[in-house]
Amino acid sequence: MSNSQPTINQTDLMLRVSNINVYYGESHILRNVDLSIPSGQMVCLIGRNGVGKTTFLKTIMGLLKSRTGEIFFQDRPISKLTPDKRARMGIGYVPQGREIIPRVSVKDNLLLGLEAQPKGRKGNESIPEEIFELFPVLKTMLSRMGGDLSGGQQQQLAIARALMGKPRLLVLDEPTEGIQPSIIIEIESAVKRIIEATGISVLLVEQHLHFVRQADKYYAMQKGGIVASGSTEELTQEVIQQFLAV
Ligand SMILES: Nc1ncnc2c1ncn2[C@@H]1O[C@H](COP(=O)(O)OP(=O)(O)OP(=O)(O)O)[C@@H](O)[C@H]1O
Repeated sequence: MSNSQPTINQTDLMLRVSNINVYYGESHILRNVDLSIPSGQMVCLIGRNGVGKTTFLKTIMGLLKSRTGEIFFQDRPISKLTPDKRARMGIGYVPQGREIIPRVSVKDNLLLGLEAQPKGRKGNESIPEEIFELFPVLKTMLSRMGGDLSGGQQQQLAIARALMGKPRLLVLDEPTEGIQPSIIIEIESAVKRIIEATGISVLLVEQHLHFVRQADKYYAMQKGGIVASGSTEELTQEVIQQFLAV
């Protein structure tokens, strides 16, 4: 084998996280976390409440600092970059609780997502038709206030707003939390269509087994450390019972 032949091609990784340790004050929350997301794949992080999943996503977004380790996005180290720089590089974030601005219209909530494009908003006022193909309900609600939408509609708006930034990686924190089953299926299929249509990668924190199974790969977290990982096709009953609230 020649030296130039790649064994594991790191450039095929959208995100690579290596040896992350995060603290809240003196509480050690994330412990030696390693995780990688191949380009075009969906990876799901599972684990019981309070194990550190949201802390991990916030660390990737730059909202929390890690004491050790490095985060590579498309092979570039990003740990020292601010959250807005990471967003403009192509990491779209849909936080837990959605963070829709309640007294702003659906249209303006969507347009805010343009700030994450590499050159910012720059007077751009257009919403691409693909957004409405993915989430038809939003088209009928453009002039409504964000706060007047149902939980499921707000979740769709939050994902759509993240897509307005044209991310290469979409980070979703429990998108189905508190949402009725019929809408969960809609959100799940929209995420699958996003991946098929755009080839972007997804990092998902999720409790619903059906949604988890849509991912290519899972990582299971316990007490802030990764304790199991593999293909979602190999998710055993034992792993499901241990790490998902089913
Ligand atoms: N701002 C904070 N200050 C101190 N401790 C915190 C803070 N936020 C979270 N924690 C603690 O860090 C731990 C991990 O929380 P985190 O929200 O990351 O867990 P999670 O796995 O996302 O849980 P959930 O599914 O309930 O959101 C928990 O013990 C939590 O109490």
